[in-house]
Amino acid sequence: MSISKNDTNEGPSENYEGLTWRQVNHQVVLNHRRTDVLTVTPWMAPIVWEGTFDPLVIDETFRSHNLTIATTVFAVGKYTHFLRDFLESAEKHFMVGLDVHYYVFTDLPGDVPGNITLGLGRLLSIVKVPKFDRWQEISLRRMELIQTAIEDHIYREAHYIFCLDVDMRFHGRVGSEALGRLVAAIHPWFYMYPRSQYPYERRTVSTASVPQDQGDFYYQANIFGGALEDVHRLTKTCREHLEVDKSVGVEAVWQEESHLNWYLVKNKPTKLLSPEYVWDDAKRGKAEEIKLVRFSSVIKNKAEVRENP
Ligand SMILES: CC(=O)N[C@H]1[C@@H](OP(=O)(O)OP(=O)(O)OC[C@H]2O[C@@H](n3ccc(=O)[nH]c3=O)[C@H](O)[C@@H]2O)O[C@H](CO)[C@H](O)[C@@H]1O
Ligand SMILES: [Mn+2]
Repeated sequence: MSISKNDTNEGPSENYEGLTWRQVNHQVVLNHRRTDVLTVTPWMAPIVWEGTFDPLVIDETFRSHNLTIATTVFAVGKYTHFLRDFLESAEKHFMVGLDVHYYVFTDLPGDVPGNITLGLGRLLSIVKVPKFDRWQEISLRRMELIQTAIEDHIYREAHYIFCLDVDMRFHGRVGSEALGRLVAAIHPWFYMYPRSQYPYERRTVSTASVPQDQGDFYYQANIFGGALEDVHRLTKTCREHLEVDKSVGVEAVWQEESHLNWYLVKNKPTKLLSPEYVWDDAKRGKAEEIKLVRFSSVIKNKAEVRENP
């Protein structure tokens, strides 16, 4: 059966190029799609951009599953200052309508703001962690601490997990469209560059080393997630590789982000988030393809908040 203009709410254009399926009133119709950006990888994983999904339909699909999304966020030392904006903006935009269990990993439980109103079905737990001396160590040890937290309790408490940086704010919807078995976000500073310029670890002495002729995208470690089993395997592998590197006195160029990228070269993510999901406030100038900034790094005074240069 061919689709005629009368079968749709909006009517397909004469030219079928640039059209995709969309559900309207429980009926799948043709609708305009994004043609200015890559929306599917060569291994058939979707890349989520504004305009590629219908929020109402996708929320309806997930709501009946009663899902809990574990959300890890580290606030060690002065990074506790970022928690209020992070959590308040998450309550407005992050997985709204789903159950969310925040795990705040901190050395300073008393500095976690206590008066943030959480929506129905949303919980916050504090996980006490040690403070390592260098910011690089604080950042990379997250792999180990997330791995052990999944094993200790999170696997019983949630269906999906997202691991987020704290020096970030939500500005727009990050919802059920981001759920998948293994999910990573394309780095906002590198998506326009050829692979040869991705800042992968290149030294072969590191277990994170990626050869020049490999790799698909450069992902930013500020947000990754997926099903508990998949994220557990990822964090465990990265932790093991970080330890091997340490034993030979090597630290990858971008710490755990380099190991994350190595892992995702070998284990392709099943869903990619566009740079809308990991923007950077420091990135100025017009980016036509970014229709909506959803989650973005705040500009921080590194000398003030970090333990070391
Ligand atoms: C632009 C840039 O330079 N990006 C790199 C930088 O990201 P970032 O500048 O985003 O790193 P960051 O300082 O935000 O550290 C990552 C996260 O670790 C936690 N944290 C860190 C330090 C601290 O004292 N307390 C604390 O809680 C906190 O959750 C923070 O969001 O470093 C990362 C470290 O792997 C990655 O390599 C990034 O690519
Ligand atoms: Mn950060």
